[in-house]
Amino acid sequence: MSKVAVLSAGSWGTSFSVVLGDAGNDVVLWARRDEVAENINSKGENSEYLPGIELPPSVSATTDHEEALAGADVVVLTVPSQTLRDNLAEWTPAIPRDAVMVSLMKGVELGTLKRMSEVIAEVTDADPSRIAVVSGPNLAKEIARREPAASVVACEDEEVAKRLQALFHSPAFRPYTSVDVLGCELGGAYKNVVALAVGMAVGLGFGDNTTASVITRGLAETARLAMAQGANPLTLMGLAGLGDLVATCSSPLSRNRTFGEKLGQGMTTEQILASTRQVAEGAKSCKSLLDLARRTGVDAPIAEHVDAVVDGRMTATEMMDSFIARDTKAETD
Ligand SMILES: NC(=O)c1ccc[n+]([C@@H]2O[C@H](COP(=O)([O-])OP(=O)(O)OC[C@H]3O[C@@H](n4cnc5c(N)ncnc54)[C@H](O)[C@@H]3O)[C@@H](O)[C@H]2O)c1
Ligand SMILES: O=P(O)(O)OC[C@H](O)CO
Repeated sequence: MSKVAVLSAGSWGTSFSVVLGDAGNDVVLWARRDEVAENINSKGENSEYLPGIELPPSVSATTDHEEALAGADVVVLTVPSQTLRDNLAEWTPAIPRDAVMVSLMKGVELGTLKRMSEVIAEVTDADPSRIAVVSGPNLAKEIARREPAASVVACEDEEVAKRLQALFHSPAFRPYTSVDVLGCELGGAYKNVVALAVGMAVGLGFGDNTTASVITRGLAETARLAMAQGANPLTLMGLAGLGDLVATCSSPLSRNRTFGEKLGQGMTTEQILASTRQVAEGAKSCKSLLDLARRTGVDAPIAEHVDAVVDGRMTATEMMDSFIARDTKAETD
């Protein structure tokens, strides 16, 4: 049994603690708010983020990050991507020196354009063998309900990926290993931007031809950028690429797709943000991914248009019209 610290107790951190507990690990969740930690400890439930889900008895919670991190073999990080750097600055002194840090986050930092594993490496100064990523078609509510699903655990050190795979393999959750950290992270971040565009199409009342077209061109755009950065193209065809793209773009449970749907229905970004507490990473990462594509010299029309709609410089209708009116070209260009 390993001791795993999960920071923090939002939707995915709590759901992943179900996987970890069911797989036989001892889990301590760090929660920002007292009432969330109290609820988990007294009722075995996180009723704010996952009402009705019974957490395994080996899962407990605290608001004290030092207590959560003490003696941890594995540290799972699941905060909003844009706060990770500040969070780690506070947490790093308490992270055990040999613990492996696992990012569950799907975003790219604004300004620096760094992926989450890069932020972790920069702030903690850890070797790549201590930094891993989990990414795949893993909608938190379905995972918490213990519906069968697969995912990818990626680490540059394959032996570490295999060790984590064993720790994360529960009766309902099947992890595959990969050494392509970059491909997994870009697949995970980009699918959120594509899901925003798909959500807009849904919000405008369009059907499956439109959404399938956006999903497929979204995969082409993701693969272009990821391969230009050095990713393995097969990663983009796998669970952390196509798999996650399909799940997120198809599911009403997705916060990114729902965010896009509301934009398509005419709400503004500010109105949507005021209506929810939960994070829709694509609303921020569309800008960082667009900047990354520009810096890499890669054409990224979906990121460009989604960024314009999120910023209020374009409507969802104008975005769809502009997609169709773009200069025509070969599919594989
Ligand atoms: N929910 C999912 O289905 C899912 C699945 C896979 C990956 N992810 C990824 O996991 C990450 C977290 O998403 P989530 O679904 O858990 O989001 P969430 O909004 O449900 O939870 C976010 C958590 O972060 C905490 N938080 C917010 N601001 C913070 C700050 N400034 N400092 C520290 N903690 C802060 C919140 O209290 C909450 O516990 C995202 O990158 C997301 O893309 C989510
Ligand atoms: O709810 P979303 O849009 O953040 O998507 C959740 C997961 O990333 C799906 O794998």
